[in-house]
Amino acid sequence: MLAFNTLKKSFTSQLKINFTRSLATSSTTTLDPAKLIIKGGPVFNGLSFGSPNSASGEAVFTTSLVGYPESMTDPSYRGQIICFTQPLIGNYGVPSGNARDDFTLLKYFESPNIQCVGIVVTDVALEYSHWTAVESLSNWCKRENVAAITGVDTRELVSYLREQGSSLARLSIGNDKSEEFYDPGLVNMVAKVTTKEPFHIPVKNAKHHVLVVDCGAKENILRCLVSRGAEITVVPYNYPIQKVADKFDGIFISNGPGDPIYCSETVENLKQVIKEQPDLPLMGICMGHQLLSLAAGAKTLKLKYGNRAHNIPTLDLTTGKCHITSQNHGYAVDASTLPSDYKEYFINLNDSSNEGMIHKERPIFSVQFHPEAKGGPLDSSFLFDKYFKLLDQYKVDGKYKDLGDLSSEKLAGARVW
Ligand SMILES: NC(=O)CC[C@H](N)C(=O)O
Repeated sequence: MLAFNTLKKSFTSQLKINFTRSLATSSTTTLDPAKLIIKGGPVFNGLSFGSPNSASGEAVFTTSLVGYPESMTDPSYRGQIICFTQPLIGNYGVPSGNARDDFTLLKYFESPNIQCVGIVVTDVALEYSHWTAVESLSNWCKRENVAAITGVDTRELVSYLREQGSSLARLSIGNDKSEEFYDPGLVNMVAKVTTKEPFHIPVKNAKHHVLVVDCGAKENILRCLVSRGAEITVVPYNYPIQKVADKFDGIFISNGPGDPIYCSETVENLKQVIKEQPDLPLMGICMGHQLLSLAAGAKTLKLKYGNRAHNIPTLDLTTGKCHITSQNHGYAVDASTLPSDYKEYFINLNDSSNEGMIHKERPIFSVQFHPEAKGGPLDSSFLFDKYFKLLDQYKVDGKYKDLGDLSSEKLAGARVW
């Protein structure tokens, strides 16, 4: 496999690269010059391997070694430019975005399209090899109109982002002269990725019916619920869940992009659910954790550069066990503001930030990391089992009756993105 940086390159003009696809054939690829401009910071020169259109957003970095298709389609990355610190990206290509599992969920992607606005790599692999791959990373970015730059010293970029904090950036392609910087931190990003309409995923002989608040849910989070035997009804982030909470066995709040403070409607709805349905099991992941914590009365803050990786150690304060976790977040809950009926559940062993909270008596808990992983280690998937135990314990007679507009007959059909 021939990686891009092994080829002699020049950033001053268009560059022609000849590389051999196999011993028998050869092909020529032309890459245009591109720049990664950090607002108020350095400029990194490189070459474009994605969309010919420039893009702007918040530059963040992930130290994950694998999983670029999952990360790039994770709605929580909406509005961001992802810098991959793994130096060679693209070598196993991109799997099919149409493949679905038995629950009709996307098999390889976390949403149908690329959600980040751009990517930054040291060395793109223009060739790929994997049994699931249907196209190259470069082709995918071009098709999806997503900016992509190779040839950047990501070590230098990450040193900058770690010292200065996550920064606004512009991926400037070709002759782009614009100096515009888009700040996803000023926008309700969840409103852009939440399902437009409620939808239902049936499960044969379902033991439970869970209401999922979709703030930009990864497909694998939904899979973790239905594969354990719960049918799910998924509603937009601002759906008045308090009006239907009594019809369900539990409420689950998903991951999602941007600053949680823009989801004040969700927070108000959750506050009412917590007040009026004290025994209803509630679980949240990442954005879901932040929103549940806000509803409980805690505060959130923005981290300097966030946590994005597949190997972040977190300590379970209830057992003393360490779990290696998958993470992708820029905000966190300020544990010192958790009210007295809750306690901190997990903490981050790298930066001591909060990683979860749990109610002292009621079936409510949430985590900042991603127990569903995809990509990442499955060490903490037991948290879904814990949630299902709470669902088992909570049974309300007649809950399957009278779901009104949320009845499965009315919600037949696929998810509307
Ligand atoms: N993955 C997530 O849900 C991220 C939550 C939130 N957008 C953050 O960056 O902190």
